[in-house]
Amino acid sequence: MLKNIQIGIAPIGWRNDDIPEIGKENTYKQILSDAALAGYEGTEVGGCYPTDPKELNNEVNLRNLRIIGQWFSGYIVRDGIEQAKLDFTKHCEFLKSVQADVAVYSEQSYSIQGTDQCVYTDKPYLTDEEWELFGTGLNELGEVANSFGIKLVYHHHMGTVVQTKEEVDRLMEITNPTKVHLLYDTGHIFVSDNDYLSLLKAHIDRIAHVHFKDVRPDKLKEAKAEHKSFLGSFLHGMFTVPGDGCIDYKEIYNLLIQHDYTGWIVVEAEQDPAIANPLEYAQMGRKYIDRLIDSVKLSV
Ligand SMILES: O=C1C[C@@H](O)[C@H](O)[C@@H](O)C1=O
Ligand SMILES: [Co+2]
Repeated sequence: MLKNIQIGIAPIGWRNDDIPEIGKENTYKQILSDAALAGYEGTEVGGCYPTDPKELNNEVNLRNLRIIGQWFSGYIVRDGIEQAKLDFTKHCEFLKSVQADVAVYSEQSYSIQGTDQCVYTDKPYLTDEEWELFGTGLNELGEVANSFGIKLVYHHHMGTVVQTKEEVDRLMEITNPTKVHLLYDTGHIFVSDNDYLSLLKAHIDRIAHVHFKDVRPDKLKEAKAEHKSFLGSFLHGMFTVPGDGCIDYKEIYNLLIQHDYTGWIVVEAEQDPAIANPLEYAQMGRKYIDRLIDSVKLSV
């Protein structure tokens, strides 16, 4: 069943939308060329990519790549469902024009992922009433995505109202499986819960997109001890590409294969590109995944 999985890479190792000034020397064309050189089949859209579908499609096609999807910061709770629907529809229109598969949704109401607050102690929470509005709104946005032939995949994320397995459990409970799918990000759930398998096992049937983000445990420990923000934590080196940290991807990959997971696995590791050479880490991540695929092939 390996044919149903494609391997992509996120632009975040080169340019980070959360801190646009780092890596600004890396053009989107360089990112696309590096991704192709490192052997990836696709990439997610970064903030530095062109908004003109014609230009982006041309540059992607020149390198025989595909556009996988793009992050969307949603504000159902802050702005209400109607405004969120208008904004998300525009997002899906663009994704459709570049033949993307997924719209990566993150509820950013009250989020501290971009602030200087300690991401380990100051996360925000929704009230019961807000959860109800949020679930209803997300189902409606899922219908919008479906109307474009795209899947809404929810990204649980440090410093947001959906961060922990418990919060993902609640979100999956109140949303329609045909409209709202789950993005499984190994790094975020490990940093949040110190556990990356429980979420995978509990919601594997809802997972339609995967981010392989590994964690350096020593750097995580230091970031927690120093009460760092999310941005401060990844600039401290908390995240890295799969195979370079402490997460066991063999067990994760086997579970995905056993459940006939169909979709993308995206290598994603926000780091300071001045410290972690993006191409070098992209190649490291790809080589690790190739070894992982070969080891699973041998064992089946
Ligand atoms: O998928 C992601 C997109 C980024 O914008 C986000 O900050 C990062 O942590 C992530 O996992
Ligand atoms: Co991610």
